[in-house]
Amino acid sequence: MKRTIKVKNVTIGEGIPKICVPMVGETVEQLAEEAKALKTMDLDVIEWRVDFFEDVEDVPKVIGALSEIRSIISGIPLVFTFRTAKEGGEKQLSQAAYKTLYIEVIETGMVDLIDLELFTSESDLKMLIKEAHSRNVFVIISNHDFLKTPSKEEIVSRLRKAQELGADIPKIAVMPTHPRDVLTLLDATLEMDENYADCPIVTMSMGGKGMVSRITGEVFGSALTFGAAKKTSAPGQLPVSKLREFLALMHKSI
Ligand SMILES: O=C1C[C@@](O)(C(=O)O)C[C@@H](O)[C@@H]1O
Repeated sequence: MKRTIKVKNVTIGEGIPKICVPMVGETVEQLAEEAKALKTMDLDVIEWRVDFFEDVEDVPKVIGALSEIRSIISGIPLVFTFRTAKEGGEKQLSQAAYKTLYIEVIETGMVDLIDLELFTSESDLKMLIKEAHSRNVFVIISNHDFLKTPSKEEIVSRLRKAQELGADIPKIAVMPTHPRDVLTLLDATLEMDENYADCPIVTMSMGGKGMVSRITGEVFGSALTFGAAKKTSAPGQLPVSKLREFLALMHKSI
């Protein structure tokens, strides 16, 4: 029996895949505006992509912005993500700063999930997972390839590695260069979901060719999908309302 992840009143890993929308504001003002807009949308989870924030290197300012966001979105589950430049994010932090940022944010109790990258120092990853779990914060362990799609075996192996390390949700996003790459990602998703996963997993093939993978999670086993409000945080994301329609259609048809 696979675990589901219950975050506030959202259960990830059962039924229709949940919709997560990233916030990509650069200033507190922009973030507050975004948060207000997101609050009116039909979404399940919000992700703060803090690497877009201009003061990300100033932890007290990050925490100030976080309180502002939290006060606006109130009970909506929030994922905190610093996406490094090497995995398609906006900025790079030193390993020490990355670690401090996450520790301080976990301690605020204002985030429900954190996203950590699989390819960071394994000892830091283990320490941060422990820290998060001790504060009842769920952990997504993710990996991104913005250039290509690795083999099915490699995708499954990265998802399994994330699970072994203690992820509550292993996640991978890859870029197709050929339509067959989208099939590879979907095949790897099904293989992981059927044979290895003991928790929800999240996968996506990015860009236009990969868009189909963002709406077929219920068929192949991906529990969460990223949609866009105004600005996308990765190529291929659909507007939230369209995503909701596609997911509902898919649910009805299976
Ligand atoms: O990891 C992911 C998935 C994503 O890259 C996507 O392709 O939708 C979008 C990111 O904001 C998020 O952190």
